[in-house]
Amino acid sequence: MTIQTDNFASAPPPPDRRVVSAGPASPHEEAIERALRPKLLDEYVGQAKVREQLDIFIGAARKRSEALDHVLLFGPPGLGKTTLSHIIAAELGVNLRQTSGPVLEKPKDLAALLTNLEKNDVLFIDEIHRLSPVVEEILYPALEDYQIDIMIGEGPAARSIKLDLQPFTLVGATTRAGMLTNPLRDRFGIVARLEFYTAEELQRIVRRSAGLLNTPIDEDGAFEIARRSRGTPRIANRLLRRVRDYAEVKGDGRITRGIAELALTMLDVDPQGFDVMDRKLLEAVIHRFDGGPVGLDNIAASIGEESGTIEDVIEPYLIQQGYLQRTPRGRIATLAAYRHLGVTPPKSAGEGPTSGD
Ligand SMILES: Nc1ncnc2c1ncn2[C@@H]1O[C@H](COP(=O)(O)OP(=O)(O)OP(=O)(O)O)[C@@H](O)[C@H]1O
Ligand SMILES: [Mg+2]
Repeated sequence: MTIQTDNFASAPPPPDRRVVSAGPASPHEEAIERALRPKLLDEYVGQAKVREQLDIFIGAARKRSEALDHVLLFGPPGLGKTTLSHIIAAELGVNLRQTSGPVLEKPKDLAALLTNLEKNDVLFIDEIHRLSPVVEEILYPALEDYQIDIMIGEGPAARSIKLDLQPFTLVGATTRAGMLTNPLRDRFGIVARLEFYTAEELQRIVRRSAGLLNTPIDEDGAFEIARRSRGTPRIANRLLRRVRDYAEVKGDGRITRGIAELALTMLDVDPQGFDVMDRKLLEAVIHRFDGGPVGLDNIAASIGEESGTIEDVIEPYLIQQGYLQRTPRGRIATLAAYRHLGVTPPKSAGEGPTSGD
């Protein structure tokens, strides 16, 4: 299979987009992502636990010709939530209807979607933590009893009627499980937390994508891209495309470790996969706040980034890699962070929230 992509060797990324930002894909990138998306569970790399669970539950639902239990997918951006929702529908052999929390403004928006579902279909609601309370309200009976209450008419003549729905599966995705209301969270039978990928897993993803893009790449070249991708397939695929451009212009088109290293250094992606924002955050915590503890809002003001972005996009990987700790009193830079920036740590650094006082 060949995938048509434009050749943007000469087009720099828009200034506000970090090359390793896992944040939402631009419309242009979305088209490429769709093409690189695995279609079936077997092609979905990594997330072994989630895959095994889904394999069993999907198999059982299919056997009984029933709707799969509602599924909640959560984890940082770019780890494959949307991809997985499509795979669930494909494996079940049903239609997928896709929407997102902020798009559903009124109860009737959701009602229209729900009443149009066919038996056992999948309804995918992205950013489900952003559903408005009135919309969420009509979702409850839909999830529980496949029924909705809708209001007909206005004023004193208004009355509520119950509508039966076809059995269906809700797949909800969120970067912030903590922001879901309890009644909503309780209605998901399957809750899957997506984890950052290992370098080996990302290497497989890079090789697969390179194959789809018809780009020659060797093992070491793929690994070099993989280990600098912040544990995130979206970033791995993005870096791959940038390195491919570099290889075509500066080399013979083939991606080797040397080419990958040169290209990624040019893009300011360091060997840990950290980019300018990651380093800025660590530097701020270390230099301006004495290594912490420091509150999220103070970090946000200091580096000029929204606290939501820090919490959802920048911080999770730094925490997972052990460069930053989240404590009740604020964020703390660990010894690894000092080492990474080549700064001599104070004696108390990285010993946890109770140290240093
Ligand atoms: N397990 C995987 N195996 C192979 N490729 C993957 C995998 N997960 C994600 N990808 C690739 O990464 C890209 C981004 O994944 P996806 O859009 O599903 O992320 P997301 O979790 O929905 O992100 P967001 O939170 O921004 O919506 C996809 O286009 C896909 O090509
Ligand atoms: Mg998504």
